[in-house]
Amino acid sequence: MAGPTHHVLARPEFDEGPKILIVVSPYYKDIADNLVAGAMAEIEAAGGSYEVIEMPGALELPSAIGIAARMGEYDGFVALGCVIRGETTHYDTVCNDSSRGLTLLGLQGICIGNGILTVENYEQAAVRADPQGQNKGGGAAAAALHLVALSRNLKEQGKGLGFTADRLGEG
Ligand SMILES: Nc1c(NC[C@H](O)[C@H](O)[C@H](O)CO)[nH]c(=O)[nH]c1=O
Ligand SMILES: CC(=O)[C@@H](O)COP(=O)(O)O
Repeated sequence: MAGPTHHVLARPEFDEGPKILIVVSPYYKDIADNLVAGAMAEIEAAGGSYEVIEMPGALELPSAIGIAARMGEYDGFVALGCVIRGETTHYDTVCNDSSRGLTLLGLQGICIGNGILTVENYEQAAVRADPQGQNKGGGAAAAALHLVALSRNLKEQGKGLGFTADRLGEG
């Protein structure tokens, strides 16, 4: 079913290409491969570089990103995977906790794009993962790149956390 189109922000520009870690669960391998292809193309188009690591399932993606973020090597992260409803309530756990985990990391200032599909069936996943279709992997990479750009721009303007805290202290 064709729905309304959504607006897509212009791709951010970088003086120095950001280094992005793509963390993917190949739980549904064909879907994951397409999500990764879309994310890689988006990062390349922005002049960035990437590495890819795999985790067993969507639930591991936030933990993996939390571990990798502590190394301080990456500017941003893209979480890619697919959760398809089964017979039990486990679907809700995997969807909600993976999303919540990524959101909590994001609120700590880690630049993350969430490309975990949460769908009713394989067909819904396929059109969303297809780089020539809805390209949700590319969209998640774009989200991470926008957050990296925001973070860099604010730092350049001296609006990093430390500066803000100092200013607040001035009353
Ligand atoms: N059912 C799906 C899972 N389940 C596995 C969990 O993500 C996790 O790996 C396990 O509970 C061990 O901690 N993962 C998906 O990515 N997609 C699913 O549909
Ligand atoms: C998303 C899931 O966790 C799902 O694949 C599990 O299936 P089920 O609820 O039938 O065990």
